[in-house]
Amino acid sequence: MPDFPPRISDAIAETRAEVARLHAELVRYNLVVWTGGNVSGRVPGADLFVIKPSGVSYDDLSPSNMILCDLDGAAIPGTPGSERSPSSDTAAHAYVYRNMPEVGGVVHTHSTYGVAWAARGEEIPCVITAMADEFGGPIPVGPFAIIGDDSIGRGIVETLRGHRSRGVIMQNHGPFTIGTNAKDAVKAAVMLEDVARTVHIAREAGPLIPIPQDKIDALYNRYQNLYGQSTDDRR
Ligand SMILES: O=C(CO)[C@@H](O)[C@@H](O)COP(=O)(O)O
Repeated sequence: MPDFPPRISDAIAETRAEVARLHAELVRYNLVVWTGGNVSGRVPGADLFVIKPSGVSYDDLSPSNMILCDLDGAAIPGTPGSERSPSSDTAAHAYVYRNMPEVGGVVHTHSTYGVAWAARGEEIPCVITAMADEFGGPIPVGPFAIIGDDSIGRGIVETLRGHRSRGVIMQNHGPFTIGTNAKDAVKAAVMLEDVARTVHIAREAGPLIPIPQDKIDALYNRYQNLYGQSTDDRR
């Protein structure tokens, strides 16, 4: 077991607990089935992150079986949970953390409407104020990428770097979201599926009405800086 300084040990423990808890939110909001999807959280103050073990039932996830990884995606030997394999998307999460230092959390889901947009390789247009609020514009599509190397992570970073959206729909695969922390990334995943469903249904019924860019900007700035309580986390 590595001998981390107390400050880092405490941060690891808090991140383990938060990431384990947040996986239940994916189930609560119907964003995953069986063992699909995954949540990770960067450990504040360390080049480390925590992610779920691969293929383990959400019912069995706990802080102690989360896996502590370095930013190359390697499990830290001798740490709780390291006897199992980390998520099959660990390389993608690690790539995001290495290349987007402002990101504190990454989420992947197979949420139904988000994956339906992925199957069409279509960007979700910004036609409802909820999208302007949360994503500041359309939700972009990332390239088709096969799991197993940095391809998915590179596609996420190349699509989202410099983009307001905290979500990307990876073609033929599904949503990945980022956030200032794991909870922020989970919120983005929840809101992505909500707007994916609404816009899909709206488009089935008739033509969509775009929101003018200046109104999108105004909505985004209000929501990001004024919505909720003054003590709320702000990006
Ligand atoms: O979508 C993929 C891989 O990209 C799934 O295997 C993923 O949702 C769940 O995999 P893990 O259980 O995290 O290994």
